[in-house]
Parts: sequence; C-alpha cells; structure tokens
Amino acid sequence: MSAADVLVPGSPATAEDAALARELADATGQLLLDLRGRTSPGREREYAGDEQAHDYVTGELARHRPDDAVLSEEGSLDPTGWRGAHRLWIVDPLDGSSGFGRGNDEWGVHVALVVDGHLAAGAVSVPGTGALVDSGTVERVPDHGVPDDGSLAVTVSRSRPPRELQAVERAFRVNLVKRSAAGVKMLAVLDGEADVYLHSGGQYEWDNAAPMAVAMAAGLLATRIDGSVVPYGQDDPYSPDLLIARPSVHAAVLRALRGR
Ligand SMILES: Nc1ncnc2c1ncn2[C@@H]1O[C@H](COP(=O)(O)O)[C@@H](OP(=O)(O)O)[C@H]1O
Ligand SMILES: [Mg+2]
Repeated sequence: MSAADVLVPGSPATAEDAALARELADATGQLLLDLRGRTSPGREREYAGDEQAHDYVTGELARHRPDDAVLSEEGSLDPTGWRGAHRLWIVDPLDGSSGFGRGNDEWGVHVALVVDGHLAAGAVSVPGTGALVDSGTVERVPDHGVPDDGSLAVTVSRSRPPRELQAVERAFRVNLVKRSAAGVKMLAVLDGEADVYLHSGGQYEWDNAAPMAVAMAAGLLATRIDGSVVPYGQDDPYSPDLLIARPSVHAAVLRALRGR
C-alpha cells in the first residue's frame, strides 16, 4: 500500500466511500426536510425524524455496502452487528433532533466510515441551511495562526457548555458561539465563524465521527481535549470530549487546557 492509499479522511483511497457518505447524508437530509414540511412542531416530529432517517440510511448502506457493518444511534443497543467490524459505518441519522422537532435549522445528518478503528471517510449535511460537506471534496483551510488581539470565537453546545471553558477564558478573550448539533459546530469552525469547537461531558461516536472526518480532511486538528486521538469502533461507543480547531489555535487551546 503506497502513502496515497493510506485510509485517512481525504486520501484518494477513500474517495468512493466519501462520495457515498455525501450521497446518503444529502438524501437523508432531503427526506427530513420533506418530513418537517409535512408535520407540526413537537416530539412526534422528532421521533418520526429519528426513525425514518435511521431506516432510510441503514437500508441504503445495506444495499450499497452489504459486507460492511453499521452503527447507528437508533440501532446502537444490539452490538452483535457491529462490534469488532473491519469496516464500520457510524451514522447519526439525525443529530440535533430536538431542534428538528422544534423547527429550527440546527440539525444535520452524519455518515462516516471507520476502518480498523480509524476514521476513513465522512460527510455532514445540514439541510436547513443547504450545507453539505464530505471528506473527499472539502477544501483545505489555511492555518491563520492565533488572533493577534487574544480573542477567540469558541463554539459550544447550546444546552451543555463544557466546564473546561473556564480555562480557555483565563487565556483568551472568548466570544461564545452557542449552537446545537455537532456537525453544525464543526461547520462553524470550517467556515471561520468560530475558531474552536470545544465539547466535554459526553457524546457518542455517532455524534462526532463524521464531523471529525470532514474536519481532518480539511486540515483542522480534531482530537480529544487532552490532545489524544479519538478512538472509533470501540465496544462502548461513548466519546466524552473533543477539540476541533486550525492547528496553531488547537495547540494554543491545548496549552490553556493544560494550564500552561
Ligand atoms: N453530555 C452529553 N451526554 C451525551 N450526549 C451528549 C452530551 N452532550 C451532547 N450530546 C449529544 O451530542 C449531540 C450534539 O449535542 P449539542 O447540540 O448539545 O452539542 C446531540 O446528539 P443528538 O441530537 O443526536 O441526540 C447530543 O445528544
Ligand atoms: Mg447526535
């Protein structure tokens, strides 16, 4: 296997899988937009969205990649189908489901491929805004360095901001960008609206696999908040925290989180 064949997000070897991830994130998003247009705000819409998006995306993956395993948020209770799989699709059919139920645009679809525990490809759609990105075609973002004035726009969960924010606020003048849904926050960093996406206190692999794959392919650094690699395809898919930023900002925030 040559260097170009290494299975990392954005490498030519994963282009076909990234294209499929994009196609499925887009089509599932269109299904959800259509459902939103036909239903009233509330929990019924939220539950219908979770269920219909899960059924659609897992059905399509079974058709296109019959030999691969699938871990979807809605199908995560039975590990026999995905535990220890060589090629594992990790899917959040509807991330930010409560926003979808209420009728705002802070929700999306995540489709990622993990090979032997490593992210290989991924796509995120945020249908309400028309955003659609995948690890095969996303443009690389330049590393601007840390803002000279010491300010930092940090995107965090609207409902569960991370307690580590205090350490970052001691080191930088922080402007908070509160958003729901992990893919929405990753896109805020990709678009330059935020410098950093910081999360702690809990998530699952389906919440962050596809956003992390796209971020890595774009040249962002995407790690746990101690700087270590985020593992995927674990027996327990709990994935407590993450830090996504351009490389120089990522290094500066890690120093702040370590109290240095
Ligand atoms: N402390 C926590 N424990 C478990 N899951 C969490 C969490 N904080 C966020 N999440 C999940 O991560 C996703 C993004 O959350 P947030 O919008 O707060 O950033 C949501 O996924 P779902 O919408 O798919 O449930 C949410 O449930
Ligand atoms: Mg989610």
